[in-house]
Amino acid sequence: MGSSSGQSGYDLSFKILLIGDSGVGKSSLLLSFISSSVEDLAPTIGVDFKIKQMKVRGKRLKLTIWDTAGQEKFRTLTSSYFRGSQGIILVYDVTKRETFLNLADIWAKEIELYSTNHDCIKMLVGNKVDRESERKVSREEGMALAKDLNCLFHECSARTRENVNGCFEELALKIMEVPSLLEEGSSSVKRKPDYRAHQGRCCSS
Ligand SMILES: Nc1nc2c(ncn2[C@@H]2O[C@H](COP(=O)(O)OP(=O)(O)OP(=O)(O)O)[C@@H](O)[C@H]2O)c(=O)[nH]1
Repeated sequence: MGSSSGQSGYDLSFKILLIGDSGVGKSSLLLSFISSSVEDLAPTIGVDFKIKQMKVRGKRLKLTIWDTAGQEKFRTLTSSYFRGSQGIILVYDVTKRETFLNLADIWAKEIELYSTNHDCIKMLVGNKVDRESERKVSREEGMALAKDLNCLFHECSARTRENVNGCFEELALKIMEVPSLLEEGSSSVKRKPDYRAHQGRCCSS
């Protein structure tokens, strides 16, 4: 999805995906960004999405943010939502080391398997920094992994809302800087094969 006519109220439309282990705070981050609310949430079942409009560098953006379930039982369902995403946020919990290790072991691999926009912007986000005394992953480790995985990096707290807007704003800004991600149809499903051309080649006998 690229530019739109002014009539629909925005200039650019982006699809953004939140992934990461169950309980790292993906739904809380989204809620915190959308509505400033910080309530306790039940685990996501399958997928959910929310729309947020914002203005970045004079452009009106429509962000459709897909919140996937981290639980393994929903993995096959959520894989289809990678298609056409211009931005992917990989979330971990800074107080749970396993959720950080799983970004490289599981989630980065899921992106390689299912993402169709090879230029899509990825961001690592260490959430729950309000629980500093329980921290198990240092900021430096987060930055190093982000570099390895070719991702942007932020830490934040969905609970206090510290740096939540900053994550989404930087992601949107970086997407805007990649021309291929702004092209019409860049967030749509891969083109179907052209069956007519195929028939022309194979059915001549
Ligand atoms: N202290 C603290 N708790 C948080 C923060 N973000 C989320 N939580 C809590 O962590 C728990 C899990 O949050 P969710 O947002 O449901 O996590 P999720 O990643 O969406 O989980 P799934 O939907 O199962 O994939 C909830 O009890 C939240 O209140 C945070 O920044 N700080």
